[in-house]
Amino acid sequence: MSISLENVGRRFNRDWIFRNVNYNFTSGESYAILGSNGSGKSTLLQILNGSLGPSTGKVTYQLNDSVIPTEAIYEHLSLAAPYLEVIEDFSLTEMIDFHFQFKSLLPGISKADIIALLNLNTSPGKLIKYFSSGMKQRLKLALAFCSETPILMLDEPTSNLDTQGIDWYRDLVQRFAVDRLTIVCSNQLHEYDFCNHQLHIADYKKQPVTP
Ligand SMILES: Nc1ncnc2c1ncn2[C@@H]1O[C@H](COP(=O)(O)OP(=O)(O)OP(=O)(O)O)[C@@H](O)[C@H]1O
Repeated sequence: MSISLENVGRRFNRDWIFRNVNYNFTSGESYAILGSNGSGKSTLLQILNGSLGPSTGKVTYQLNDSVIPTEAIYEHLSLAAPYLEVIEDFSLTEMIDFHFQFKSLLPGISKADIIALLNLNTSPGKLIKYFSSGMKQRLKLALAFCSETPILMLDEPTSNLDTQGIDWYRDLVQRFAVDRLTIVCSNQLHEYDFCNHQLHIADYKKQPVTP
């Protein structure tokens, strides 16, 4: 699996968030997209996952020598992000059943394993609306990590997690991120220190020199 960006830029109204991004993301590698608040990390991730188009340039997805159209890339990726909602009126089991209507479970993982991973064996019928913000975040992460997709995208993965939750996230990375194309948007080292590539948004903010 690979994602190639050619001269990608994005602006909102007159403001360029980034421009001239030329970058290749490939399977088995992990990438940290880094930058301060408001620098454009989530915007770039949304372009990479096909939910937002670039203002300039081209994004190409390739899987085993075939090109995947942008509108079909969601089938090949899992995303956990603060702006991705869980369905509050569902119970935990309903949410898991719903999610896995669209994605396959990782081989060797069952829905019961996900409940166990969340340490919620005693309350599978608990409604999501009664989950704490940290539990909701753990649920989003568990669903993303345990879906069988070649691409894993994580935007601010430890938001709302306490120290134990951060350790739990790091354990998920060790167990389930190997061999995938993993992309993490972050400005906290503990979220991305396992990544072997770093993309700094600031490098793509420089304006062309005008005479
Ligand atoms: N739909 C939109 N319309 C106008 N401006 C937008 C839109 N989406 C994002 N922006 C602006 O683009 C810039 C980059 O936002 P983005 O959310 O990508 O940053 P970020 O690096 O992910 O920030 P944070 O670390 O705070 O999550 C911000 O100035 C934001 O206000």
